[in-house]
Amino acid sequence: MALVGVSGRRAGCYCLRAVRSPLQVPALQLHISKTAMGACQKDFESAVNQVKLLKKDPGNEVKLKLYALYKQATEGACNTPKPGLFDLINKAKWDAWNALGNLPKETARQNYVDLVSGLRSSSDSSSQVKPEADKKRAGYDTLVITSEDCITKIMLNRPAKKNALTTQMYREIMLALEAASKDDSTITVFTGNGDYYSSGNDLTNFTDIPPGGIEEKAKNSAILLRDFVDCFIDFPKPLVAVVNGPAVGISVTILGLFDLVYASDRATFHTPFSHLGQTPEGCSSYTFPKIMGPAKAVEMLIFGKKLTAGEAYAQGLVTEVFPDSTFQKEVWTRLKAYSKLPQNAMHISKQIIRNHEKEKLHAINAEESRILQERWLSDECMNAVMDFFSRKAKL
Ligand SMILES: CCCCCC/C=C/C(=O)SCCNC(=O)CCNC(=O)[C@H](O)C(C)(C)COP(=O)(O)OP(=O)(O)OC[C@H]1O[C@@H](n2cnc3c(N)ncnc32)[C@H](O)[C@@H]1OP(=O)(O)O
Repeated sequence: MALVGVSGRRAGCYCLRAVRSPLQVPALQLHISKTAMGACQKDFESAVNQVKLLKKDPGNEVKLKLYALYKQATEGACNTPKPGLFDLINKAKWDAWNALGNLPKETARQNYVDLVSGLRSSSDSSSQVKPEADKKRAGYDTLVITSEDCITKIMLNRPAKKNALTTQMYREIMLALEAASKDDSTITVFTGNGDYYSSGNDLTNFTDIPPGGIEEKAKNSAILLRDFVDCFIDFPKPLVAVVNGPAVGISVTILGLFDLVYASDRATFHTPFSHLGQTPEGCSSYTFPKIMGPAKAVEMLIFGKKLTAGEAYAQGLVTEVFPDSTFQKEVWTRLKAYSKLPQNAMHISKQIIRNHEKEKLHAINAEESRILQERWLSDECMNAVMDFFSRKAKL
């Protein structure tokens, strides 16, 4: 299920949102009120508050259960008309509530309390990297940033969502790059927490529509995209991608702006832009043909051919592939050695290499972002995003 509660955490709490269609979203949020009455009211109210504090997104299936039990506990049996067939989110919520039939309010309250209690224990033992455990740098919610051995590591940290990039994440990455460009490190490394490197743009970015409507959303997204990619074009230090697992969309295209790309043999590289009604970004319309030749670039960028790590290496997108079993050890040993090389020499060399093309890259980035702004308003794109969420909803 991916259609309910797609926004995850906001201001420390999970919001259950109803989404009608991509880029046409009534920002309906179901605020949990404290109206429940009954024998275990205190426990219920406490559970309602605990949901807001969960560290890990419990996933849409659980959020639907929570929603249904909450409605049953506070209002009793489902009493609203069934939403239309294409109102997927509200229909999923209605179905979940309706499925509870005549379950007594007290039982619903108790079930809600039990469900939250289970979530709290699993959240406590979550695989999400704990700030203290990794000396997480303060100020970032979606990244874990550490500096050791003259290496600043920026780790995407939404493993439950395959490190899909939210707008908040794009902004945090820009801040992290700005900070890394000025810190004492010699090398900056990107990687992902969990089994994915990144599943690319979070498709729910298309569902949060500002008062100015979808045009304003597309315009703002294009500005964000351009600023984001500009940070990679201008980054002054050697930039290394440690691709720990599959990579999709913008997490692949941006690799053309990295200086080294190390991949686990589990990694894959997929840019399904046409399938999504979209077009290439991250300067890949220029870097990919240059790196792998026009024919291979077309296979990836137009026809969405997914490459294995070995294929990506053969085509020059990846610098070296390592067996997954020894990936972390081998890569970090290598990077630690590199990080001890003279800092200024490395940085000046990077500038010489990049400066030839900087202006061109900025122009390409601006053009790609402008074209995407139009694409995001197209039926092809809207339908593709809808399809993704509909498929998830049917699972
Ligand atoms: C400012 C805007 C800039 C935009 C720049 C333009 C960028 C373009 C791109 O990056 S295009 C590429 C977009 N990405 C995708 O199309 C990938 C979509 N995801 C998938 O196809 C699959 O999720 C998968 C193949 C990555 C993984 O499949 P699977 O192993 O079956 O896992 P799940 O699908 O169950 O995923 C777990 C969980 O994560 C959610 N999720 C994964 N990827 C995304 C995503 N890109 N956007 C939103 N949500 C994502 C998925 O819905 C599941 O959530 P749930 O547990 O159901 O709540």
